[in-house]
Amino acid sequence: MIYTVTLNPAIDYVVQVGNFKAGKVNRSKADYKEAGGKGINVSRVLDRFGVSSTALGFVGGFTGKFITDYLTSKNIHHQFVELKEDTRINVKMKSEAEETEMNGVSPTIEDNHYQELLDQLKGLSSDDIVVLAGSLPQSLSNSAYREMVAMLNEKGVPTILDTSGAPLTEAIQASPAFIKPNHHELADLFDEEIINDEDIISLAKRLHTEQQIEHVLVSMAKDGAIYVGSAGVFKLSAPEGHAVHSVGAGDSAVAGFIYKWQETNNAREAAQFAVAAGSATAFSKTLCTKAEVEALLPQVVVQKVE
Ligand SMILES: Nc1ncnc2c1ncn2[C@@H]1O[C@H](COP(=O)(O)OP(=O)(O)O)[C@@H](O)[C@H]1O
Ligand SMILES: O=P(O)(O)OC[C@H]1O[C@](O)(COP(=O)(O)O)[C@@H](O)[C@@H]1O
Repeated sequence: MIYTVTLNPAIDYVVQVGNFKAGKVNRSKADYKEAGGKGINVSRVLDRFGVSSTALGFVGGFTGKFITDYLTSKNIHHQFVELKEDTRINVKMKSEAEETEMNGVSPTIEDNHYQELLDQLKGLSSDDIVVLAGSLPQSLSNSAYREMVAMLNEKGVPTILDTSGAPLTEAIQASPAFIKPNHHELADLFDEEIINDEDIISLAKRLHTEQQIEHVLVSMAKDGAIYVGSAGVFKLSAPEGHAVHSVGAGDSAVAGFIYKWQETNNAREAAQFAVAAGSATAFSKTLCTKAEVEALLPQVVVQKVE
């Protein structure tokens, strides 16, 4: 079974404003709410690909109930630890020229909540896969993902990690099986400036060889992605298209990689499917469907760099 862990889920409140003016009363042209947070999005996309998963993590209050109701309505399994405080709301504002995001404050995770989640993970076996994705709530230590990856590695459970900042810096020390930083997150990780593809390849190679991370997929939004792993180094172009809503593009890329990797065990094909999935989400109003991904797949050009 694939388990996705979202320690910091959110209701994504997506607001479309014609021409946003700061300091004025703005009225939305359209708005809607979705169950968000990176692991939850991975579960949602896997579901659209016909793959079942179980969503884990923390939810609380009426906003948490919105998320569990949403997943239940889509028949996506979930076993969240219940908190006292409300799950956050993240505002995603789409104006004519740009997308602006305001991610909310996390509820408090108490020690017994955290322990309950660790106990769930302790029950997993090497037949399972765990996706650890998103930011950490402020009340958790930056080493939470590192601790989980180390514990799961001991049990032979592969871990897929998508996070940023200090939690990423910590967690790579424990060697997750797969990471998907975007190029900004990669630059932050090494505190280095990235100017060209060679810079990305050299940093991704360090993650692969020095930290023993099997698959490193560096996403670059409209510029596609670079993959580094035992199968080689690949540069993948993104299809041309009109990006209408890029929220969830990275999560779709993660789900795409897992889906194709499970099917083929082929890193090149998995990375190609990942890029097509990210772009399919960027080009649609919500998360991608499998048909949308397959339609874009031939447009993702894969070049073997090494
Ligand atoms: N504007 C865009 N045009 C085409 N593809 C895009 C665009 N934005 C994102 N994508 C696709 O989604 C993937 C992940 O996007 P990215 O923005 O790098 O991730 P994140 O959301 O994690 O920062 C990219 O590798 C690409 O395939
Ligand atoms: O946990 P974080 O880093 O605050 O991110 C949460 C946000 O990321 C998302 O999962 C989207 O992520 P991506 O655009 O990177 O795929 C939203 O659903 C959510 O609001």
